[in-house]
Amino acid sequence: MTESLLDAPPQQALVLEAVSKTFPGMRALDDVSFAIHRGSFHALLGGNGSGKSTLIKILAGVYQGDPGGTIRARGESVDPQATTPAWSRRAGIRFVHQDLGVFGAMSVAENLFSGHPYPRTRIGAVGWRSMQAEAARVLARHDIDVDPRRSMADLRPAEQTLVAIARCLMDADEGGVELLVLDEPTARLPPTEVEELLAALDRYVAGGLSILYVSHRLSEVVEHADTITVLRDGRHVTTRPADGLTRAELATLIVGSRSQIAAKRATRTIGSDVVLRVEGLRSGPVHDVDLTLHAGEIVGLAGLVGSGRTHLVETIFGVHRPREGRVSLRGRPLRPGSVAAATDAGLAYVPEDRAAHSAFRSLGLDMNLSAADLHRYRRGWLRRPPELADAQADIARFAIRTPGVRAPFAQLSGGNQQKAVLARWLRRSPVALLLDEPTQGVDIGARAEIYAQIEEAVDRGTAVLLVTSDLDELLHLSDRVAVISRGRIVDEATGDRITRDWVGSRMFDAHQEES
Ligand SMILES: Nc1ncnc2c1ncn2[C@@H]1O[C@H](COP(=O)(O)OP(=O)(O)OP(=O)(O)O)[C@@H](O)[C@H]1O
Repeated sequence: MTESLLDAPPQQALVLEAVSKTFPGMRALDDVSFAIHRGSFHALLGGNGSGKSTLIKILAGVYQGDPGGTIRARGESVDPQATTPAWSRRAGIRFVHQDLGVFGAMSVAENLFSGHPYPRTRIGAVGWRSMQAEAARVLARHDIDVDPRRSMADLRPAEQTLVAIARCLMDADEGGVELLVLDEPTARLPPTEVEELLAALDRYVAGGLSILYVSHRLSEVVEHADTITVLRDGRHVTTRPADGLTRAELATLIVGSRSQIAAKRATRTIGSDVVLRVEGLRSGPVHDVDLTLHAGEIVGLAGLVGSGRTHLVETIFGVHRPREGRVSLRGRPLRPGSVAAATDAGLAYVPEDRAAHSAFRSLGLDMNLSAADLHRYRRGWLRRPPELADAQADIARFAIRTPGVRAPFAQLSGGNQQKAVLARWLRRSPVALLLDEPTQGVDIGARAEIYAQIEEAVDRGTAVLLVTSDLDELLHLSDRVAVISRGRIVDEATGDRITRDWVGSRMFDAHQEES
């Protein structure tokens, strides 16, 4: 008989034993057991739909698990069916989600104190001075070099994340914090700020805090985690030291077959056929942008958050009407500010927050997959057999984990929703395709497939404009990279000139030079 994790000496911050969770038609967690040691940087990995968020939600008391297992934290054991937010706080578990839950319009000090009692003066008014002084002490203790009076919206993304973490850790009540759960904290950070956050996390761990770190970015995990747990289809695959594991080995553990890390795209000769031409575009924060995309070319658009990259892509697609300049597709100017005209001409756009902006949440997965080319599948409301067959092929190709081809879209995990919207657009062969963060939140297995599908579309002549914060992805896919800073294209490079250092320094230097 295997020894119970609960019999082990109590140097663990958290022990899970036989935790399960069943949704109608889907066992999201199946008998999962593992422990997180005190002072450990513990990564929780798994493909899309493998059960990571479900596990976190049970720990937060937002979901309850199936009856029968045990969760032990701070010496207190609870049945997974009985977790509550109050239990979670008592157990010293705190959460920082991707959406940080900070208030942009408020000061850093007010953000730190949100959820905590504001300091009061003797007559009971809010003690703003003592709040600022206390906030300054908290920031100094956490090595965060920002003025507590600054507005939260003015902070860099990594600084905002650090303030959100400091706010969680301010809880001296109820015995302090034992375990900090971070859900893909670097997914929305520009590459130049990722290391800054990870270094801060390393310092917390060295100070004795335990971190449970959910990420699809394997290089971060290999470099920073000391222990990894892998879930696959709701089941526990392994918990082991991260030391010595390579990205390829991790990918194999996650996917369950040979590593699927795609090889760098071969340098290709691009034709001279201009497909998309942007001339003198001015719109919102975007100034005087000239850009051309050739048939069969992938142009990466690299820029910091706030550089205007998303606004530029949206203006090209007709979401915003430009003040000046024009966009032409295959030599024909597009009607300014018209998404319908852009779509009719053969332009496609997959936005960053696609699950929110381009999905039909209450409709089935099959209908979401065919929404871009319904005319091929429908006569009125009559379905044609290929619709379901094509949906099934996409589900297999992108490994979309779903209880069925018609399951409501809203019930898919975040990464599976993203795969579905992307699969929908890749089914068509648009003249030009604008992609904003195409693989954010997508697992390593599907990523290789998505790259292969993008490359297939490009080989058929589609031109792609790719916005991505993931440097590996930018380097992997781009034939040419244009750097955007403060709404202007400041540099471009092709071939061997596109290196990690070049992209990082151009993005950052251009920003600094103009400050
Ligand atoms: N409210 C729900 N109703 C029905 N099924 C659900 C619900 N929430 C999650 N599921 C299913 O449970 C499984 C696990 O989902 P979960 O969100 O935990 O995955 P994940 O590992 O966090 O994935 P991702 O990396 O995509 O965020 C998925 O197949 C999902 O479809």
